[in-house]
Amino acid sequence: MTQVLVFFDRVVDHLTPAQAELLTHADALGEAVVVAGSLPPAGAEALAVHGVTGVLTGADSIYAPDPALADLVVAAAAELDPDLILGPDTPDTVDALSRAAVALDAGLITGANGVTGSGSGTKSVLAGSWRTTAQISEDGPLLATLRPNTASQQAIAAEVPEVVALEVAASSAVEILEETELPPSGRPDLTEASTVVAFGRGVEGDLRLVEQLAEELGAALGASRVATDAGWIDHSAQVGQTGVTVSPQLYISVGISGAVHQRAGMQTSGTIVAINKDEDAPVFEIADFGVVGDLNDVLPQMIDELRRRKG
Ligand SMILES: Cc1cc2nc3c(=O)[nH]c(=O)nc-3n(C[C@H](O)[C@H](O)[C@H](O)COP(=O)(O)OP(=O)(O)OC[C@H]3O[C@@H](n4cnc5c(N)ncnc54)[C@H](O)[C@@H]3O)c2cc1C
Repeated sequence: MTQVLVFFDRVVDHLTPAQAELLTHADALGEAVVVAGSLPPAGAEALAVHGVTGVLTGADSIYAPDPALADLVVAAAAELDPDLILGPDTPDTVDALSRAAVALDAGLITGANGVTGSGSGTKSVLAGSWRTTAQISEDGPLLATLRPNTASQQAIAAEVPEVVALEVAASSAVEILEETELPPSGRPDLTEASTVVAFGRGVEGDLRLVEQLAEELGAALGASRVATDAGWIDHSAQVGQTGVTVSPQLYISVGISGAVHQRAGMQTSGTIVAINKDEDAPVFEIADFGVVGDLNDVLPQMIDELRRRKG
């Protein structure tokens, strides 16, 4: 059976959607052991998921970006000799698994869409226009970070796994001085959301309709660079070549022309719906459904219909 090591830099008292997805991938591939940089007592209960047979931590909590996280992964790999080492596609995890891959002399695929137990991974490249499959050529595990929304979350409840501490300590290179929990936005994280409502110059700075639509759909809000540069929303919401890459099941593009730099960050989305008053807007070339019309006419009708269906 394929042995999968799943790395999470931090586990809290519940699984994030990306963590639940990874455990679903791992469960489909074989048996999983989670290696966690930090794990509160309730964390082991959060990991009581079918397919998870154990949890490894360090001698104390190790927080990103401490390079000791890579040491932890290496120590866990020495214990288990896994076929695969998987993690979510976040900068901290890419950092830790890159260091671990060097130490293990093993292959790493970042931003993968899927992996197999025989050491190959698939990945979209060149702004989503090609899908590649890579196979590791060396002995040793395949390390891969997996993008969100590549599997449906089916974390099935199971017994609380045993937690074993390895003799890996936090390094003195990083000291956490203070932690501030950001207030919950009430919306899903943009990179993990299954539905994204993204807006561009067409909204002319008035976000009321896109916010209402996102609210009705439980969607995250994204934006074009024009919208973030104008200060209508934080730069972290920028989708595209120089922003974040998203791949939700549903991407609704509102008043965005669909320039190549914007498309680079969203064209692998499952279903793309575009609303634009210009029928020649490039976004319609990649849209599954297009509405040619003024967003100020179209969005109120969508919002009304969603509310009507919800009763
Ligand atoms: C190196 C580089 C990197 C870049 N990186 C990014 C990036 O990461 N992300 C990104 O988004 N851009 C990026 N850009 C910018 C990108 O090229 C475009 O300029 C930008 O995406 C355009 O934003 P927009 O579609 O909101 O605006 P516009 O191109 O001005 O389009 C606005 C659209 O709204 C429509 N519209 C207007 N009013 C309405 C209405 N009432 N109802 C319906 N539709 C309406 C118009 O028909 C038009 O199609 C980058 C550019 C460069 C050079």
